[in-house]
Amino acid sequence: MSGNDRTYDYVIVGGGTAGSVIANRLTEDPSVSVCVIEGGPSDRGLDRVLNLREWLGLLESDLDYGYTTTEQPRGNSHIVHSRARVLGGCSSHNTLISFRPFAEDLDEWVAAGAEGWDNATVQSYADRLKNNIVPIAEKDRNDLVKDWVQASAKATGVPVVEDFNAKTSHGGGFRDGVGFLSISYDPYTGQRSSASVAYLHPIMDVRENLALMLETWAERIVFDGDRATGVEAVTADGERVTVSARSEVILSAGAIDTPRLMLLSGVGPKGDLEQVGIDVRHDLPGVGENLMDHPESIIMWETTRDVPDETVMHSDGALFIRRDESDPRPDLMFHTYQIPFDDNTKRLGYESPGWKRAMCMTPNIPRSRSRGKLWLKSSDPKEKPALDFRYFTDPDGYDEQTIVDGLKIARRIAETEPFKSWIAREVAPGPDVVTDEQLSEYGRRAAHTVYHPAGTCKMGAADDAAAVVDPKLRVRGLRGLRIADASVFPTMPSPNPMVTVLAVGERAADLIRADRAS
Ligand SMILES: Cc1cc2nc3c(=O)[nH]c(=O)nc-3n(C[C@H](O)[C@H](O)[C@H](O)COP(=O)(O)OP(=O)(O)OC[C@H]3O[C@@H](n4cnc5c(N)ncnc54)[C@H](O)[C@@H]3O)c2cc1C
Repeated sequence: MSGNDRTYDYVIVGGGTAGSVIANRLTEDPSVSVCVIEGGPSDRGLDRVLNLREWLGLLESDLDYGYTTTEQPRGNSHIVHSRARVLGGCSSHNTLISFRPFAEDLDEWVAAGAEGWDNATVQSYADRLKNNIVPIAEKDRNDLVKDWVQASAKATGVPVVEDFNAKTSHGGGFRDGVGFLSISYDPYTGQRSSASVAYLHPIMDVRENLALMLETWAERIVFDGDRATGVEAVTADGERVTVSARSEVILSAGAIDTPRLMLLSGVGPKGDLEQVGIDVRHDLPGVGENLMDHPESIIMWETTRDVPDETVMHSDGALFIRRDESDPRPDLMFHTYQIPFDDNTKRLGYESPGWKRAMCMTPNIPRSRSRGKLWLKSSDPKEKPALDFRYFTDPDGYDEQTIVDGLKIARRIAETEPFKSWIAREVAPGPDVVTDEQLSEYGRRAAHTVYHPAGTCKMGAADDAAAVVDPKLRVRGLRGLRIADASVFPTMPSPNPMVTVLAVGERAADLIRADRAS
């Protein structure tokens, strides 16, 4: 593109995890032009972003939108949902833990009407990812986590797993297990292999058919009747521009900002839009519904000796437990934190051990049953939306029980050598918290997010009134508008979702190319 011509074949909103993949794949064809509108700056040369070990410093920084939640009567109302404001999106400030989804996670998608998103197909897209996904290198493994792995296996009877993804990539999966994580990184440099590093950096100055509008915020989708024709955006200089799409507008702004943009553009539940004075362009009841997450809680210990320095990003181990034998998948997952991960415990009045004197386990709910909702508080595009996760509100108390079980299992592991002799004392919840009621109360008040909001523009079948996109990711009832990011998940993949988001990006590019060809 040259001069002030702002017309492209495709306009992608969000140069994040999925958006980076789509931009790369579509511009492989030199006859196709693509513009990516990205709210944040480039990550190239930004060491605090590229050095994975510095990720904690990015949370609630100038590179974080920092969304808060509404009051959570049964959970923690103080959680800040970090969302990255930088090229690569959340893959540029997350921990890059990389798990393929389980086969049964994708069976659920197909059962929910996501035809074509079966396990074999999605795994074949995960096979193509350009990210460097590897089990944590030996040089980055420390003795504390090694001892925790051994003790976890001994205390819970699960096998030690060297490469979790090798088990899910070619059938079989795993029911339970403990081991070091697989991470998208370069073990030699410790740098991220984020979506932007893997998909955009190699082509940014090379492909003339790719335009990046950085620090530019999309405020509304532009329509001609029922067809999306472009995006109205505000540039870094404050200039209001319209970027036009000859073929399609693709929303990859993430599970919070994609539904936000849809609602601001008059696409969503009619009643909600009218309440904030937005003209209804298309009544689509599912926009903002089905808000899902992986909630977690925390147990923290003070260590008897210094935590060794070797690490990828201070959270190197994972444990999967299966309580329900009727489902082949694990139903309880734990991360470790070899640092005082203490935002929520401090707020509850717990003192923290020093930086090198803490070890934590964070039990999380792989398939949480509580469902929330996102809505607009006003028609002002600058006002952040309301996020009500409705944590721990599932009627059967499944979510709450999962956290209670997790805290108890963690205590069993802490009583088992060779981990036991690393522990000086339990800091939180502490020895006075013992009954299920006490553990539930503590667990919910100290709860956090694994930072995995998803599902707010879910994919589904034509007869599902709550589906926002069809299995080809096209927004129902409109033309020229697709969504590809974590918002299209019909249900939550059990493990950390980034690999699934990247695979959504890969498949979206194929679907778009196939439509173009026909
Ligand atoms: C702190 C943290 C740690 C995490 N750790 C892991 C992990 O270790 N493993 C894992 O699997 N998952 C992890 N996740 C979750 C995972 O990173 C996300 O699920 C995934 O990256 C989401 O991808 P996305 O494409 O949906 O959105 P994003 O990657 O968030 O991309 C959205 C992009 O759109 C841009 N944008 C938004 N709105 C607009 C607008 N209106 N105009 C212009 N640009 C806009 C944003 O700036 C952003 O770049 C973590 C998340 C966080 C926040």
